[in-house]
Amino acid sequence: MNVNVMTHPLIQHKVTLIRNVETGSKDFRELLEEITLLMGYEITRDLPLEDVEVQTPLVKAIGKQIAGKKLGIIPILRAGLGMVNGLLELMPMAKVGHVGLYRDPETLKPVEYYCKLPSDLAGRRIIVTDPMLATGGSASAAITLLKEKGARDIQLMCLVAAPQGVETVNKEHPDVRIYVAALDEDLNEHGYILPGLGDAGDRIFGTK
Ligand SMILES: O=P(O)(O)OC[C@H]1O[C@H](OP(=O)(O)OP(=O)(O)O)[C@H](O)[C@@H]1O
Ligand SMILES: O=c1cc[nH]c(=O)[nH]1
Ligand SMILES: [Mg+2]
Repeated sequence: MNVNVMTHPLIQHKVTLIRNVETGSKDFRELLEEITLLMGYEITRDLPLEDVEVQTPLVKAIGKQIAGKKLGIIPILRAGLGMVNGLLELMPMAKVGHVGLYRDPETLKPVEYYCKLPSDLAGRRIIVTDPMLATGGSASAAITLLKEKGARDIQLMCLVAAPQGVETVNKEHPDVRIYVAALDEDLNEHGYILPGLGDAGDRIFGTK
């Protein structure tokens, strides 16, 4: 299984808080944003840098800036929206696209209902966000769609994953790097991650 599990103590601590059934929507959203920001710091480690001249109040100096690659953040609606602001705080220059998918509760297959993407996907580092990677059907379908529109350099960032979801994405998209805050044990008979945190979209937006 090819997946990067973020073991930073602050991430692990916040994942425990966000799993708690007593955590309400306001705290859930705040924790998700904080975890995303911490994960974003880790997953952008390999962004290329270039030298740039900077005029300080005293002298000219050589500093570093992110080179070449433009960035794209693509949340899978709805729940992926909860991970956008944390990434935008780190990378305000990123463009944000949206892929709307919901998982049919009977078949567990993804159903597409919306798509709005930056036009130049091919030249961007794309970070797909979705808190939950369960069967992997939604993430895999979203990545297929992005590749059809030209995306080549894709990272998938999730809060909690089931082994089945990681394996699906590994198999269908071996080039995509997967980052999770927790790799859980299994899925239940309704396709929910165990121990998981329930329905992420409902917990973010307060629906049932
Ligand atoms: O890996 P999978 O088995 O495809 O399941 C994961 C998907 O299910 C959830 O979305 P949901 O269908 O609940 O939509 P929502 O975000 O609008 O709540 C979740 O946010 C993922 O997109
Ligand atoms: O556990 C799960 C599985 C799919 N979608 C969720 O929001 N949670
Ligand atoms: Mg949901």
